[in-house]
Amino acid sequence: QMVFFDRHKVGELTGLLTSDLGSLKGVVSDNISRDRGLRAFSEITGTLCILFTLSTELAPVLGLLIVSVSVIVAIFKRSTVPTFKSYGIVQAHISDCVSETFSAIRTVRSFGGEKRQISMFDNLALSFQNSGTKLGVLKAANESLTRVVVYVSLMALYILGGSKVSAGKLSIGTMASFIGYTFTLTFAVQGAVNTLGDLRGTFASIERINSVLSAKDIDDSLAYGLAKELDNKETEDSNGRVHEKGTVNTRYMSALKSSSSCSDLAWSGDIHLEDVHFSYPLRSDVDVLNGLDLVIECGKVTALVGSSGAGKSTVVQLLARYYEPTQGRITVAGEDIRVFDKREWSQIVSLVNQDPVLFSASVGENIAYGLPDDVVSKDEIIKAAKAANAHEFIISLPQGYDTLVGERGSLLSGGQRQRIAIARALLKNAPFLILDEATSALDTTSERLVQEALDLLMKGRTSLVIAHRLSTVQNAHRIAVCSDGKIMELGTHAELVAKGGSYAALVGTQRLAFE
Ligand SMILES: Nc1ncnc2c1ncn2[C@@H]1O[C@H](COP(=O)(O)OP(=O)(O)OP(=O)(O)O)[C@@H](O)[C@H]1O
Repeated sequence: QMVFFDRHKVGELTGLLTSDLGSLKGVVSDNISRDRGLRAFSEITGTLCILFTLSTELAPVLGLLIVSVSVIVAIFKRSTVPTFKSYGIVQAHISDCVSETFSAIRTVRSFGGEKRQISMFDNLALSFQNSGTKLGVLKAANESLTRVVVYVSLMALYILGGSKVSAGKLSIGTMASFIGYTFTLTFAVQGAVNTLGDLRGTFASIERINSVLSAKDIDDSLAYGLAKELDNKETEDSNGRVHEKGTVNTRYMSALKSSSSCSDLAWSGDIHLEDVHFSYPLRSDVDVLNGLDLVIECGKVTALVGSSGAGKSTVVQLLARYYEPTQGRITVAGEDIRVFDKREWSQIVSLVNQDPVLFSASVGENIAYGLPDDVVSKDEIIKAAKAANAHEFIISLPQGYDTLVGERGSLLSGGQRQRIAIARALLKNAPFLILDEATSALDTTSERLVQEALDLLMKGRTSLVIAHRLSTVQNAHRIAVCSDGKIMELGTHAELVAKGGSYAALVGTQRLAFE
């Protein structure tokens, strides 16, 4: 699910999950494995039965005790939820800060950022301490209040019971047993209150874990948009109809089409971004795409160029469905891509970018990543590697295809990682290919090897190429120039140069690369 979140949210969510699972584990082990909660509740029931059997006359005192404690528990429940939540969030930020620092340790080192990271950690640790103290104070206040109520009730019991004993209405023996059992009840109620307090925190954790794991929440806006469009198609007068959340999701699910039709359409039809508007969730007031319209022709190469910040990578993210357009739609052979499940869509798209991520596994496993083991044979992996110009360097590695590539592929060079990513894309055999600055980080020799492999990969596939260096896209069937979130110019290299517009100006600034 993580891939569908805003990039900046992923770290936070990972941290949240870690801390939430920790809190869940604590409560389960305290209350279930060591039966603290269960024991408290059975003790309460048992002692109440005994007390009522001993004397129904003293029942009003017990009634007062139970009502008061219940009111305190209810108030406590309400007041601690935000504190539990903020405690969990600060805990998550700490683990986020630590994992971010260590995963970018080389950058931290090279910029001398240790002090900054340490002070960031110190500040977070301080807020963690503060929110922990606040939580502790709340817990202590609750416990003291409960005890006050219990002892006030005991006092009332002594006064009421004492007066009954002196009036001869109650025997001393019954009164003594009554007091003894009231103490047992006191401790049992205390245990139950603590368990309820812990459960509040656990419910807050479960809520957050569920929101991460449930696809329903993530796709709500998308489901609503799609269901609304389906409604508009079905009936003229359906505007403004309000759907229950569940109904929308059911309609959305039933509108989903199968992966085979998705694949067939993508092999045979154009991909069209129709009047697409988009703003990122964390900056919803800024329109990054502003009515962008672009046809990516089936089986051909379309290049998307433009100055930095024009919105090219945003188009890639929408096409990969990491985000959904805020307005407008993307279609494949005229079919809205939202009718395909995101997982089905991911089978249609191969994305190769500047810095492909490899997993800490063998070269062979990385090439076959995402495909079931029984579908891919060693021969096919070697064939894909050969086509990607990767076979030669792979067999020169110490264990050939079984060589481990290290964390994120750190034991390989950029060009080698790139060629493994291309072999992976070849093996995946998806109809739609996106190359996002795929060769920009390579030296000339590596670039030639990678470019050859890419040319082979693009053959017969619908391809979108993003590049800053215009010399790498001049042979594309069509070049689209993106500016301010729109397509400003469209045509072949020769047509656009002859037009003398912004593309021609960009070519002018990069003239050396063409010569
Ligand atoms: N996750 C994000 N949240 C908020 N704004 C973002 C996010 N990612 C990008 N932006 C903003 O969206 C705009 C377009 O960015 P985008 O990365 O699509 O441009 P680009 O054309 O690919 O640039 P470049 O060629 O430099 O990679 C920029 O102004 C950028 O600041």
